[in-house]
Amino acid sequence: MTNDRRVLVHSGKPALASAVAARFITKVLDLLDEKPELHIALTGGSMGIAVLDAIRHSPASDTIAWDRLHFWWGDDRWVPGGDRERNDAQAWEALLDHVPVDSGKVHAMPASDSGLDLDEAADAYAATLREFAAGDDDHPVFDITFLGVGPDGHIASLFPHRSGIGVTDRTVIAVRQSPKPPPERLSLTRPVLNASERVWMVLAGGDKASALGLALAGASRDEVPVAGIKGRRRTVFFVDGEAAAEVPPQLIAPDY
Ligand SMILES: O=C1O[C@H](COP(=O)(O)O)[C@@H](O)[C@H](O)[C@H]1O
Repeated sequence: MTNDRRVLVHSGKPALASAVAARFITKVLDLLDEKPELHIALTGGSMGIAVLDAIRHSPASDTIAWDRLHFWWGDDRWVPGGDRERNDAQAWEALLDHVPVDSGKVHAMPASDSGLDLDEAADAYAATLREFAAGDDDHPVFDITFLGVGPDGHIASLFPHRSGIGVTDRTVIAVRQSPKPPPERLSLTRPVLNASERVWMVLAGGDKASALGLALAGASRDEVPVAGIKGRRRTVFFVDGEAAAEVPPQLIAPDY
């Protein structure tokens, strides 16, 4: 099995969300045959939440033993718990409230009303990751990591021309003065994301085409952070036709 980046194109956002949802359910069922528990990292963003909604509405979603899944977040916004801007709140609304998850296995990032300051919150999430560390790592190895991609090529809350994308000595960072509101955020770092078995990027729309094209053409991770992300086994870009507009045709994979 190779770990080349793959680009899978689906026509339109609803078809894209349904296809990723179906693939997620199939992959989770396969993996649960092999392992007692899985670690899944979730993302915010338009397509990330659309995929969760599509999983919820799939008739096959009740074949999953949801209580064997741990959920984590690649990033979250530093606003009060339950605020609709929070990635975790959107995920609860789209999926987690509707399936029998074990709430003890849902590991949300601390919120701004947690009593912690932003740096303490980053340390606290790093400590939670450490509790579930695999092998020599200081974090779990995610079986599937979902990531959205911003029009500027940001993933999680790692933005272009900011120091966060280069951090390798921490698992979680506090982000201040984010170019995308809200300005304060928490984000996993690249080494944690790149330790994932599978990274599934989900993106749609013409405003993402340039970032995707640049990332696949070899742009630097400083310029286009998504260029620096690669899973251990698989790195798949699930995109719609508009987002794929600047992808060289030879990089568009037949479905597998
Ligand atoms: O702020 C964020 O944005 C990105 C991408 O969002 P999108 O709406 O342009 O798809 C998302 O991946 C990230 O988790 C989120 O915090």
